[in-house]
Amino acid sequence: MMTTTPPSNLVIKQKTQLEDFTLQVDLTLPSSGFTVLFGPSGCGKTTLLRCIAGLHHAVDGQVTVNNIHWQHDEKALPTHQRELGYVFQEASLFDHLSVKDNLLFGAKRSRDTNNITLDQVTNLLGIEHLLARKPTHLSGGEKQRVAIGRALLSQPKLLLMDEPLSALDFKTKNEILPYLERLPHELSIPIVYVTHALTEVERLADHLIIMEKGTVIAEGDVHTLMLDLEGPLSHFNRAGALVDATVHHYDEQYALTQLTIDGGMLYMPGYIATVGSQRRIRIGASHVSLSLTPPTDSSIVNCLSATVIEIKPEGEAMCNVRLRLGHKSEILARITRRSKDHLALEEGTPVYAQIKGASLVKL
Ligand SMILES: Nc1ncnc2c1ncn2[C@@H]1O[C@H](COP(=O)(O)OP(=O)(O)OP(=O)(O)O)[C@@H](O)[C@H]1O
Repeated sequence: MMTTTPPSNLVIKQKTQLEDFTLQVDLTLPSSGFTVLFGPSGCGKTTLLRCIAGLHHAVDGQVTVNNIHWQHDEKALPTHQRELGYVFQEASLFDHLSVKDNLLFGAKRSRDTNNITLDQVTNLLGIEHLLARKPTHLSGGEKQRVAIGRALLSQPKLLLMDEPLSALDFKTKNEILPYLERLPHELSIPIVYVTHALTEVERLADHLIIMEKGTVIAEGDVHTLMLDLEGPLSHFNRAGALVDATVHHYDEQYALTQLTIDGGMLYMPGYIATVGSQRRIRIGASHVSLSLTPPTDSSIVNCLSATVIEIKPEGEAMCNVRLRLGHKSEILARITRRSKDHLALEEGTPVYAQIKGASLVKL
C-alpha cells in the first residue's frame, strides 16, 4: 500500500550574522518526535533555538508552526505570543513556590483535544510524589523534570530543549533519559533538542541535524545518517548502527535477553525489558567481524547473514563496510583493509556478521 507523508507544518528559515560566521539554515522539520540539533560548541545551535523562540532576531527569516507564521517577511510575533515551551540547561524554578505551583506557573488550558493536564504531566515525568516540595528539596534531575513539566503545561505547539542534561552528572542523566524518551509517544508536539553529546543523539533522535559554523552539514533520519559512510558521523570512533529491536525472550538460565530485529535474532546479556517491548540497540562498527562461512565453535553468540552494500576506507589501515540485514536494516562493520582484501569483499558479497553480545548497547 502506498503511504504519503503529510506535509510538515514546521518550517524554519533563518539568516543572521553572528560574531564569526553567518547562521544560515533552511529547514522543514517533522511535526512529531525528536529533532536533534547536534554540533560542536559554538556552531550556532542555541542561537537557532533562540531565533525560533523570537529571542534573537534574524532580519531574514521564517518560522512557521502549525501553519501559523511566528515570523514571516518583516513580521515577527514576540516570544510571549509564540506557543512554545523552552527548557534550558538550568531548571530555573521559583524557590519560594512548591513544585505544584511551579508547574502551574504559566500553565494554560488548551481548547483543543491535545490539552495536557497536570495529572498527565506528573505521571509522565514521575513527579507525583514531589508536588508539595520546594525546589530546594529536589535533586538536579528532579528539578529538570519539573522544568519540563512546567514547559508542557503551557500547552506548547513546539517544545525547545537546550542541552537539558548538560548540567547533570552521568547517573542523573541516565535517570532522566527514559522520561525524555517517553515524550514523543505520549505527546503529539514536535521537540527540537540541542546537544553536543552523541549518546543523546543515539538515544533520542528521530530526525538529526548536524551543524557546523552556522550551517547544516547533514540532515535526515538518524538511522540513515549513522550509516552514511561519507557523512560527518562516520569518522567518529563510535561509528555504528542504531537498530530497532523487540524483546522476544529472557533466558533465565544464562541471563540473556533474546531480541528480534529485521534480519534475525540477537542475544544480549542481562534482562532488558518485558517480552514484546521495543528497544533501540546500538551495534558498534568495531564490534562486528565478518566471515564468508558460518563460524563454528565461536564464543560470539550472534551471527547474522548479511550482504555487503558499500565499502569505504577509514584512514590507512581500516575500512567501514555497510551491510544489509533482512529487508531494510543495515549495520556497519569496521575491519582492517587487510581483512577486506583477504576475504575479497566487494559490493554484493554474502557474509556472516558476528557481533559480540557483550558489545551491544541498549539505548
Ligand atoms: N547575539 C549574538 N550576536 C552575535 N553573535 C552571537 C550572539 N550570540 C552568540 N553569538 C556567537 O554565535 C556563535 C554561536 O553561539 P551559540 O551559543 O549559538 O553556539 P552553540 O552551538 O549553542 O554552542 P554551545 O554548544 O557551546 O552552547 C558563537 O560564536 C557566539 O559567540
